[in-house]
Amino acid sequence: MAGKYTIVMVRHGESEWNQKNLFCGWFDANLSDKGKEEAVAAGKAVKDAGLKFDVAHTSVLTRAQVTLNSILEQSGQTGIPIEKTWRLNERHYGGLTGLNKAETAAKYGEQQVQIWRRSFDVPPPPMEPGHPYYDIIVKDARYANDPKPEEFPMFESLKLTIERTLPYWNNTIIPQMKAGKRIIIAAHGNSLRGIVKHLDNMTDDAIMQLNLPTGIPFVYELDENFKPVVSMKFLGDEETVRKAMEAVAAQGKAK
Ligand SMILES: O=C(O)[C@H](O)COP(=O)(O)O
Repeated sequence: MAGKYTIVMVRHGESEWNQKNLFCGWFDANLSDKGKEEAVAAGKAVKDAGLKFDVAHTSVLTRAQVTLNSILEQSGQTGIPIEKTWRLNERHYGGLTGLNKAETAAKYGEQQVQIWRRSFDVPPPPMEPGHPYYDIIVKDARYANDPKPEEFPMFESLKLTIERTLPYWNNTIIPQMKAGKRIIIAAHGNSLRGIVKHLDNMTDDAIMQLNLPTGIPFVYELDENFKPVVSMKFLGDEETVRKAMEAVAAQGKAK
């Protein structure tokens, strides 16, 4: 390996809300059948690459946890500890949660949806107490103790997402890598975009172009200062990855 440290990251397989093209965020959608197949394929790719882990990190959302479990099962590593944190959750899509992305693009324009989906510091509208998914998210028992009430988001831009993900990266992931732990992170399109932006020092404009595919693991190799010597090396052929990224980008097109 070229770097001192190797870390594997993967966006969850396609969710049922991805399949319906709905803004999902903190809603706890399950994997679609296709997403479950993607998760199995991801595990086989990890196994074929000979990637071994000492600890796994994931969000508190089912779609990421089920993806991780499949990967660990397929690669014969089900015994490793799994740490779960809201700080790896998908960004909170606020008042857009549950809306169809194509219909939203038809109503507000594709450019506005692209800004809501991919800009660095423009947040979606907030989720108000009367929102159809407010109670199921805010009153979810998994959030009983964390985040603190003052930290609980009602909307997140990518900037706000990074601000709650990076402390976990710096205070939990980095120390474990320093201790020699081999790590996999199974998370979400935007919480991972935040980590990637940080690692590759991407500009606010550049990050707007990045769409992460579902269910295809990628590898970072980092030097002794945790700077990438290998960035986002996907465990999949280039054409498949390119098409998958384009499909994610196209979710925001009006129909
Ligand atoms: O939360 C969601 O809707 C998806 O998981 C990510 O959506 P995006 O690709 O539109 O940011």
